[in-house]
Amino acid sequence: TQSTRPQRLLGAVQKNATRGDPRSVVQAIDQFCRQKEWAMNVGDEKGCILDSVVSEVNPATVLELGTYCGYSTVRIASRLPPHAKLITLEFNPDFAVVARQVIAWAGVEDKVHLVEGASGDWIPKMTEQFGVKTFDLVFLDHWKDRYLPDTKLMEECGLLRKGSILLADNVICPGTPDYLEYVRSSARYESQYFKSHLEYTKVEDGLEKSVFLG
Ligand SMILES: O=C(NCCCCCn1ccc2cnccc21)c1cc(-c2ccc(F)cc2)cc(O)c1O
Ligand SMILES: [Mg+2]
Repeated sequence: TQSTRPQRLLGAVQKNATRGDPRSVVQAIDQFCRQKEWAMNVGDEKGCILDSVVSEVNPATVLELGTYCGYSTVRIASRLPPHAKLITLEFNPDFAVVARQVIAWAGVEDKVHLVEGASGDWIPKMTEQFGVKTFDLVFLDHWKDRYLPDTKLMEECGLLRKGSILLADNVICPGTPDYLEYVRSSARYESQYFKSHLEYTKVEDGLEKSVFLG
């Protein structure tokens, strides 16, 4: 039977990366995506912007919406302070199976809790299921038409506090126009656009960083 692209990406990690070395896992995936097959990881260029935001925020609690193969999960988790927690949500069970193995290969599984399901179902359950009061950082990288409804849902569930940071991938390509309009026009957010490119291409894309003002 045919392998899937995530399975081939995992094979490249297991072949080329060193167990317990997150940087080598990130490098192996970027090499695979540049030389073999494009895949929708945040990638090396936007990944550096993600790294700098994580280091600046130094979050104790992180929510990632959209795990895919765990590339950004590994980038974030490897930069978290001790005892910090990253909850990552993946809807597609085939992606989740691969992501768990990529996260384990990188040796960051102690900082990561991968949950399978839909954001609309899980966001209201975060506090009761994981004891999380608020998130210091949220990385949005799931269905682009869910960024806005899920942001409003996180506000309603009290999961954002004054100073919580939302970092959104793909605000240009594929694009999240309603989300961008909301965070840029709402008095409750201070937004900043980081211009970059769609992973592994010359097409414009970028990350939008939005601070919740309470
Ligand atoms: O679609 C993208 N990502 C989302 C994948 C599905 C997420 C499903 N999912 C996960 C958690 C979760 C929780 N609740 C509900 C649903 C949930 C994506 C696409 C492109 C892209 C593709 C083709 C092209 F030509 C140009 C760009 C680039 C990216 O960087 C992307 O991120
Ligand atoms: Mg993305």
